[in-house]
Amino acid sequence: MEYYFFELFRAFSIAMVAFFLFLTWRILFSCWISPTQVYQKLRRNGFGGPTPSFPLGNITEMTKKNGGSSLGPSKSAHDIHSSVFPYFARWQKSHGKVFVYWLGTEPFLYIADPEFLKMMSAEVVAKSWGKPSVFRNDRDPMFGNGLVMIEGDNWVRHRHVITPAFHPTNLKVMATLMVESTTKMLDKWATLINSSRPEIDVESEITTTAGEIIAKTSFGISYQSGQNVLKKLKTLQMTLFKSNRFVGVPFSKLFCPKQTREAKMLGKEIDQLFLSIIDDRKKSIKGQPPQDLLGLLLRGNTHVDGRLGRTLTPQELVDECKTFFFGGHETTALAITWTLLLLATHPKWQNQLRDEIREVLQDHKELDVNKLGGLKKMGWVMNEVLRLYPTAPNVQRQARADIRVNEQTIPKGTNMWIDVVGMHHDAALWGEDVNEFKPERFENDIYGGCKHKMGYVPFGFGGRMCVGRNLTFLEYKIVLTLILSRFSFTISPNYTHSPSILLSLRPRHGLPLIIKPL
Ligand code: HEM
Repeated sequence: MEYYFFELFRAFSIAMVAFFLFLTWRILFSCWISPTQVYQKLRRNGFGGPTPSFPLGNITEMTKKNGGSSLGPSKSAHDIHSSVFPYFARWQKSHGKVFVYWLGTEPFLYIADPEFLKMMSAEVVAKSWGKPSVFRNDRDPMFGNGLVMIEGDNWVRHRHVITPAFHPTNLKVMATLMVESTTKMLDKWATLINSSRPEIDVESEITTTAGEIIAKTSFGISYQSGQNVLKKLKTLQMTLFKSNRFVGVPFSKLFCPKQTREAKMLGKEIDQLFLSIIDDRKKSIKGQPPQDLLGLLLRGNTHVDGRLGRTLTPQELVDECKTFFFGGHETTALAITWTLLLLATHPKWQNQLRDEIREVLQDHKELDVNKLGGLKKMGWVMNEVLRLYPTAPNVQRQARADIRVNEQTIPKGTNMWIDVVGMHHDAALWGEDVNEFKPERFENDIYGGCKHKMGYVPFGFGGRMCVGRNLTFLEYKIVLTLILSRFSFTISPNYTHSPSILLSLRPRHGLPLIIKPL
């Protein structure tokens, strides 16, 4: 008997040691051996960059506080690259416009050279692009397997179902919802001004309204369940923002277990709420024309381009609704916010846009959506704002196979970080007036006179370009038209110019404006 127990104990101990050795090997391989191999391969292929250290990579240098102080809204105020990405601006000086840096044990190929970008994207079809696994894991509660993160044939299927929903004809139905939410916001502004409070933080106002608009246009929030989802989506975003995550560093999630757990639970609750919304919709949708993106997707689930069978499962529909919310509302809200800053500091353009609105819409009380296309100058202003302040400040990809660019090979697994702010502020591409607000650049050229077509990419590039841009164009024009038709505005003395990155490019201290009724 004793011998039997001894043998059992021996076998158990051997199994434990083997398991421990296997675990150590796995950890060593993924945290040390594999990154070292990639590092050496990148070096052999001529990609230089700042020297990483284990296990943080180059994060220490990236998280150092920027010495630069806040800028006043003068001409040079728009020279933001070295203040929002000081480490990239510094590394560019010593390593050029294409180099490798490391987030923890993850290699990132930094790209701010449009010619390199063009050659690289010519080698890869849209469905073969990956998205950095570290970001996919980190933002899973927000995007799940939605279009932003999904890859391969599944991406093709999702994109086929989703693209028709964003057709301008479908979006026009949603214009009334946009007018309704914006008018509610502006009525509140009028009340505040009447009670002698003309200073309004328009950033938070517009972000709230854009959140409401995207919720209405994506999945409808007229029901209690819809309101509930909106509240929880906002809490989820705050929870993920609050957690100080060292993306790319092995086991970094263990540093903030509370937030990680909270985000996971919220993600699950949101999914459940969405699933019941979808269930209700399926029952009530028959015979009714779709009023929002979810309605269009449910309709598209049976017929797309006349073909049957390209469908999304309920969980995939949930992930898409979350993706529209997180991918769509802040980017658009911030585009409008930065526009208000630039119009407040360029009253000539504020007046020009007001004149254009009068001319095109002819002072009609009801806003005619079909005429918005005539607001050409407003279109140039939007392009110029997204050049100076690209609210999506970078585009990310991952190589799913080796990619050849000239004589160099980007190894499979390498992440890519395309620095949109860097390219949009590059004097070699735009000329000496690169940091000036000049919407007229876009008068006769959709690339704003940029010397390289890949140098202007506010909505990304190639087949994975932003699917929601038509919705943004519509919302931007409606919100701005309604604001300019009722108010004039100047910058408040309390404003501090400090653009910063928190996923999107935003004014760190909000945007207080002094607003007057016309
Ligand atoms: C000013 C507003 C917006 C900006 C600056 C913006 C920017 C971007 C960028 C840079 C990408 C990545 C493209 C790439 O990888 O090449 C993207 C993708 C995407 N955007 Fe937007 N976006 C905006 C508004 C919206 C809106 C309103 C929605 C939806 C309601 C939306 C949904 C998406 C989705 C689903 C993708 C993934 C597309 C794919 O990978 O196939 N975006 N956006």
